[in-house]
Amino acid sequence: MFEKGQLIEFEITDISDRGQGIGKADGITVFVNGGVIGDVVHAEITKVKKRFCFGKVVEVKEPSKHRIEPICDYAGDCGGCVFAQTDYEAQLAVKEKHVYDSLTRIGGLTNPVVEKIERMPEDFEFGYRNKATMPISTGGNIKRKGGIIENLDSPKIGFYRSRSHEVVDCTDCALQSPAAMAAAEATRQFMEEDNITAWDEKWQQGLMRHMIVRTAFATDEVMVTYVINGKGIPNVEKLIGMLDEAIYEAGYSLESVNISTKKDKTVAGEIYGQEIKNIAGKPVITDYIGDVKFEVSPRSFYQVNPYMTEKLYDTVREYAGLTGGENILDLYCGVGSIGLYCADKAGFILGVEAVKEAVIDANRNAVINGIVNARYICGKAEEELPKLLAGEGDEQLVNAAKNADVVILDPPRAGCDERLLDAVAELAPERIVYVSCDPATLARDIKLLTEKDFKFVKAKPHDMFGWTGHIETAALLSRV
Ligand SMILES: C[S@@+](CC[C@H](N)C(=O)[O-])C[C@H]1O[C@@H](n2cnc3c(N)ncnc32)[C@H](O)[C@@H]1O
Repeated sequence: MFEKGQLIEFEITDISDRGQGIGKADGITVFVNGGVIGDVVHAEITKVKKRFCFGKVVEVKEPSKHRIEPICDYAGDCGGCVFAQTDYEAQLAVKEKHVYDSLTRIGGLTNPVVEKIERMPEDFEFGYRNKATMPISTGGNIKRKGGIIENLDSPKIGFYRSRSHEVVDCTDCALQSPAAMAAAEATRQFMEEDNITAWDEKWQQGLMRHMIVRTAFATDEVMVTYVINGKGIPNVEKLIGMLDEAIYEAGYSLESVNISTKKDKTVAGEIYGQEIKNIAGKPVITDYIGDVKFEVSPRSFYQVNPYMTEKLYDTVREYAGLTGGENILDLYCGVGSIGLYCADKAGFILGVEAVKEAVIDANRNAVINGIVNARYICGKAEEELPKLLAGEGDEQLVNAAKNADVVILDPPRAGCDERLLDAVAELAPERIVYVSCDPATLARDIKLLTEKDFKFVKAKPHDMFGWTGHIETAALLSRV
């Protein structure tokens, strides 16, 4: 085993989803900060564990043939694009391999069929994101006598540095829509001119915490939501005017401005406070996936890459094997997007979703598309499905659940609760289509399902989050 401080040389043969270079030196696995697959690096050992080590790259001795010029000026600073210096083909190969490795290593499958990864089209490899969640900072702040809070620095709006809460001020981003960057710039200017404070995590004070910008690519509508530590933003009419102008100049239309108050400490995974108040325009923006129209509220989940969403949903339709009358259970349904995209080929669709606003959106989305064979209920899938299978609740919904032919699972990164997998097993649908943004939890859940009378058929990765380490996968399981 190596010692802390030792210098070693090895080739980076893999990249983790958090962008760590991985390789072997003298048979020992080493994780380093950064690196490109194929680089031969000199690294200094920084931490020694029982079976592996951590290190930091001191020098890239032989650059990989997959190394490219960084895709933006913030590469290495901003924690977003772990593949900012890796060519696109190599990224795709790493992602495909991650899915295969997870299914074999964690899922316990032998030679699983992993279809070729669906790639982003050449003209949409950049600027594809329809949602920017940007933390705001003024480099900290101090409280003067009389309670006046003063900024220590100019406003920074951007993305967190890798594994930190330090905000990297990004005036440009290779992945975000121009509307998002224009909205950020208008906010930066407004904060500077009006001396508006930003949230200081250390002292738990300051006003502006996050801004979330959503762009509907099909309609050019834009929604801006601020998360603040207070009741409102002083001189907010001026801010709205600046946003409107900047977004218009970028070629989009500001349609919705909202504020959410969040006073408590940062809770991982929950950006918004309890309430989101619409302060200008309408409370939703409208977008299309294929021919289906969707209205989306600030808190509702909506897939971030519109081109790849359509590709993903096409795979779901294909895997679901719809012939025209199948009943679908769309679990973790968000604004109802997958089910409604399949509605023309479905018998009845029952969706379950934990976020109340998303359920309201889903039911309204069925109505605005003239879809009458879909209903959406609010609750945790792992609690609602067992109740429905026990015959509790509305007769139409109980029948829809009990007679489901296809179950769609699309949970957050943490994957499904085991209670839900037990309920799905009891229900014994013909097919399960599992959509996942984390190959590790997907593989874990597939292992549980294959121990419960389902067999894994195939999976297909989709490059929904190009240049980042994340991967979206659709997997098909069928009843044994
Ligand atoms: C990855 S998103 C998928 C949404 C939707 N299927 C789509 O394609 O847009 C996961 C969704 O699950 C919801 N969710 C999280 N935990 C849940 C639970 N225990 N039960 C039901 N829904 C849940 C989230 O609010 C989110 O809308």
